[in-house]
Amino acid sequence: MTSLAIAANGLRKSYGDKVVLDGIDLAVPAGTVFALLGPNGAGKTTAVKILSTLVTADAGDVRVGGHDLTTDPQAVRAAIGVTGQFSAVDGLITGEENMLLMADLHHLTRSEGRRVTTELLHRFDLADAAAKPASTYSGGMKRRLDLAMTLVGDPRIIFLDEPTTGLDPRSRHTTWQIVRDLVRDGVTVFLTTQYLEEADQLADRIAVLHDGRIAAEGTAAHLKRLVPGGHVRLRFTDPTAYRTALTTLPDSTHDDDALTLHVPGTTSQNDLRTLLDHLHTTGIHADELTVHTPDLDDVFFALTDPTTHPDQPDRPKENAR
Ligand SMILES: Nc1ncnc2c1ncn2[C@@H]1O[C@H](COP(=O)(O)OP(=O)(O)OP(=O)(O)O)[C@@H](O)[C@H]1O
Repeated sequence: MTSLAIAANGLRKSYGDKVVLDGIDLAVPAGTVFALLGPNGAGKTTAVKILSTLVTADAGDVRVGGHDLTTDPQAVRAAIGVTGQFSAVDGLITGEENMLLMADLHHLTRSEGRRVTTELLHRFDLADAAAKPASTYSGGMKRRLDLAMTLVGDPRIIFLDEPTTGLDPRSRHTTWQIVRDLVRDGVTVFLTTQYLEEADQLADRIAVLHDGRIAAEGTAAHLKRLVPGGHVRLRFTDPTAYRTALTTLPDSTHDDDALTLHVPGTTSQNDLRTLLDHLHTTGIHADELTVHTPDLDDVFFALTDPTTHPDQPDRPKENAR
């Protein structure tokens, strides 16, 4: 049986009368990536703070790295690394000095500290900037330095609280590769993110936090199956053609201003053929046809906002085929 790096049962936390975590369960197998998704204020950071011993839960049994969070927080701290929205980077000293300071905190010998620092600065593409004050680093470089500092102690479980928020696409991909490399080395990663693509790219399992509870949990593929099938979007420039299509495809939702129809459930090969045959035989000519398959965005919106239906015409993300 796979051992669990993180196991939480009945985790509760309130601030005043605001219930932030209403008894959540988490099970993260060792050596996997777990993503906690949720809208702003859902309690993601609170969960990370509790699991990393920075904040005390009101109730719940939690084991991290096999250690009980309540009775053995020191052992938990020794097993984990945390990088979050509150960076440990000191801007007044250089990247290298930040790393050496971390090595001191972890009681590494001077030579071992230098070896680890050199290796990590190189691995995180910071060797050229090592002698510069961290305050001169770009946002992406600071994040990488923060992560490199976290790894000085060689933690087996890492908490990444929104690791790529505000980063450009290249820095985001670099961070993703770093996470993949860590997991390849057997590290467990607990990640919070606002980016569904990030969870899709990295996570073995994803949990969606909503109203203090886990609204859904599973692989990206599993979650995508929770929302209704996709649709085909037909866009017209000719209002007459649009109106004709509307009368012959009564099941579709429509946007009269944009002259678009959304035909639900038509993403399989056979469905598409039937639709195209229908358009052909009825002489309807659409100017644009795009196939929309459900993605994590749809899952997220469906689970965290009951008023938003994934097939609504104003939903973004069309996959042109
Ligand atoms: N120390 C605190 N005192 C009072 N309320 C708090 C405290 N910390 C968090 N909260 C509240 O708890 C709720 C959850 O906050 P949290 O930061 O965990 O959410 P989040 O999902 O990480 O949000 P975001 O994506 O915006 O970072 C919010 O309503 C927040 O205002």
